[in-house]
Amino acid sequence: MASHTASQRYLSTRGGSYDLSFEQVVLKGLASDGGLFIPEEIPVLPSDWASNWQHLSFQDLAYEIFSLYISPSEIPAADLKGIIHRSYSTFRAEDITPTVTLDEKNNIHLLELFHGPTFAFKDVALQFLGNLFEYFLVRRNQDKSGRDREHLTVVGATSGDTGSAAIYGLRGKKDVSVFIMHPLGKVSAVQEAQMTTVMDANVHNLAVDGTFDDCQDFVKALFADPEINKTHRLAAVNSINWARILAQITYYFYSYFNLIRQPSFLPASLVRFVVPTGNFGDILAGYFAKRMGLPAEKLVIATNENDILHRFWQSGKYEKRPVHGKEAEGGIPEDGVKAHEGGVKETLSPAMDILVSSNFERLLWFLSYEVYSTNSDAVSQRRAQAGDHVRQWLNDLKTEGGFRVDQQLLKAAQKDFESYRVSDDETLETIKNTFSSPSSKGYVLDPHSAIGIHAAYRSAKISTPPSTHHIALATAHPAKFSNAVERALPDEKEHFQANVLPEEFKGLEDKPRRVSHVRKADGWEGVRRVVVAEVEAELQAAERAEK
Ligand SMILES: Cc1ncc(COP(=O)(O)O)c(C=O)c1O
Ligand SMILES: N[C@@H](CCOP(=O)(O)O)C(=O)O
Repeated sequence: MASHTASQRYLSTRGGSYDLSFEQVVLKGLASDGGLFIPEEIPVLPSDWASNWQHLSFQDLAYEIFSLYISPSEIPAADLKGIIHRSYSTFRAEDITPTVTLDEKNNIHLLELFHGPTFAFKDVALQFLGNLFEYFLVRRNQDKSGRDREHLTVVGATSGDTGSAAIYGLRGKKDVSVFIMHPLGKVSAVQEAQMTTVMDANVHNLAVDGTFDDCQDFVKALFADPEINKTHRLAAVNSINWARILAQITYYFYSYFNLIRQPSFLPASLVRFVVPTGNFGDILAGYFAKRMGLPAEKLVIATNENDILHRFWQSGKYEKRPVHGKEAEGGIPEDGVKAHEGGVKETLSPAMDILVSSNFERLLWFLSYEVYSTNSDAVSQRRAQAGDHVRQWLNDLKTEGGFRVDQQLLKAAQKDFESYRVSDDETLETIKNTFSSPSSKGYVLDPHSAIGIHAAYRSAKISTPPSTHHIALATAHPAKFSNAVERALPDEKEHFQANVLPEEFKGLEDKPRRVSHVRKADGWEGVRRVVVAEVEAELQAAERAEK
């Protein structure tokens, strides 16, 4: 059934690399010019997609979508199907990402993305990415032994969820070492335990003094470092890796098909997707779905108080949060929420405590291509111009802490997206109201999903016509963030223990752990030292085992 209408080749957002294959971009992760990989063209859906795809299983739908972006000359159809089926065989829900209706009267639905092994939406992409790495390595290492085998050194940054999903996707896999950096003391107790209690020899956890953004900067510094790139094949598991975005496109289509089967969905109804957003990866997958032809009226960005994206959509200014007034002098800020190093705030939705959203760069490229490069007929010239704009903006972000786009580009961004900023108090209130509302029947939201639901209600108030449906993405299981849930529902501890807490989390925090500490002063070079030493130890152990 699969057919393609795009080149299935890839380029870098900063103009330095063109005409790369899917395998090249998945294994490289980040382009050598510091840019992110994007498809040269966004494929258009086959004309019969709506009728042919609407009853497909999640796995078969994933196959149809991935086939538009991956040439069968790179991964033959049967192999791609095999990778997809292995990736979703570990999910607890038969339909992988079910959609439930929370509020029939207001047409608010929740797309549950937390039925994978680590109870967060990251599993949808990271189980797939883990199996893709394995597939490419097995193919490359046929008939090779010892040091001749290609070995991947995966480096990732996490505010809690990517780390555990990557570790579960890669643990025990041959020819791969995985190094995950998390900000010390800034991930939830369950997230920390999920990552650090995995004892497979190829898994390495690094607790870094600093914030998630520091960890993300370390990852990018390692990718830019000629020394480690000479000796190690680095690979990325963060959403800088294109395969992460690709895998997340499936559930936008899947939940759309779920919705249109419901009697409340009328021929004139519209759909808005609401996405709790941090690094801009999840919502960017929605942008690809929309550009491919999925009839989504708007994509709604829901941020916590780290609101760089919300401020951009209001003003066209993309700048790291300026720290003002009392806060700048080390006091308590007016809104009571402390800013930490670099201005990131600690909120009740820690996985979204991100100052700079990596994937926004990908959207900037497409907006810039659409808005500015229309005066040249040559596609290659237009692509180069878009790359020049992106490079300049990202350079300003680095050197001046921000940049501003003009009204034309801002308008283009507002055409597809709308944004809301949700405070901690609103998050708690939403968890409480959802639990006690008769329509949602005791549903317990995690704080990130609550941010999406809060934004969905705000969007529902203003969207026309009234039959607009909102699908809010539920990005994590509430038991991963029990602190926030207990604050919102202090009288429901017993209910939580008995009905919400998964078996898998019971006793997890008491298991033995393995984690190294990286001091602030050690910087990314400190991380490099650990990576080099531990990969060498693993390779030596593999050689001993081979003898
Ligand atoms: C639970 C949860 N919700 C939302 C997000 C935000 O997703 P994204 O970074 O893709 O915008 C994250 C992490 O990134 C997360 O872990
Ligand atoms: N919220 C994330 C942060 C990393 O984002 P990613 O999607 O780019 O991997 C996390 O939980 O680690």
